[in-house]
Amino acid sequence: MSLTISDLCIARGGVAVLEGLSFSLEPGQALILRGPNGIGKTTLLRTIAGLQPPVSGVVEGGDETIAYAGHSDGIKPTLTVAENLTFWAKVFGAEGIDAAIAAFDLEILRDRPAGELSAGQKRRLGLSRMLVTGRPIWVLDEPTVSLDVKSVAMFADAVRAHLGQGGSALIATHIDLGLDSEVLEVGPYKAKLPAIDDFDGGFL
Ligand SMILES: Nc1ncnc2c1ncn2[C@@H]1O[C@H](COP(=O)(O)OP(=O)(O)OP(=O)(O)O)[C@@H](O)[C@H]1O
Repeated sequence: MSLTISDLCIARGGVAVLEGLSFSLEPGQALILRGPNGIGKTTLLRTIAGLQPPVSGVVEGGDETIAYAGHSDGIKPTLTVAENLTFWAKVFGAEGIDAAIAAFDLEILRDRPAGELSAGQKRRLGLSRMLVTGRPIWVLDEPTVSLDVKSVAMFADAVRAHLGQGGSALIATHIDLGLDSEVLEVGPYKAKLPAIDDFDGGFL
């Protein structure tokens, strides 16, 4: 399943942040999004995941194919690790949770209420949800926040396995994940806002 982005313009809080973005993501491919804080990476991923509409342009191939992990881990604190994953498996119609538990080394935490996990453990649980969605396109926003070196490697292995099975991944991250991936620097697509001088001139 391919994802194609054509001439996309996106906004946050009513202000255009990125414009003129076009790219595609093919099965087996990972694409890393880079750019300075506040440039619009999260806004771009939210738009691609269908959480907000674009100002203009088209996202093709994103219906029911995307599993999205944003800044929040999306876990239910009173449910155990296994119950959280079982909940998501039922939502997405997945077979079981054992592969997700194993991929993110959650076996020992299986029966622990998710609210009692450390930040890194919560992040591992949040990321393991990707495996029970069965969806081919992973859209991940700063997935390695709170992860230690071993857990980052675990995550990178999970992405590699996903790509090996014909999946794809679009990842906003500031760190090197060691993946064989292309990088899209979004800075050049910053939306052109009126220059301050223009604003002052119009105001005075
Ligand atoms: N809820 C919001 N309402 C209004 N503006 C917002 C909101 N969230 C973010 N913004 C603004 O939208 C712009 C793009 O933010 P966004 O979170 O997409 O950037 P980012 O590239 O992901 O940044 P970072 O690397 O810091 O996570 C920023 O100027 C930000 O201040």
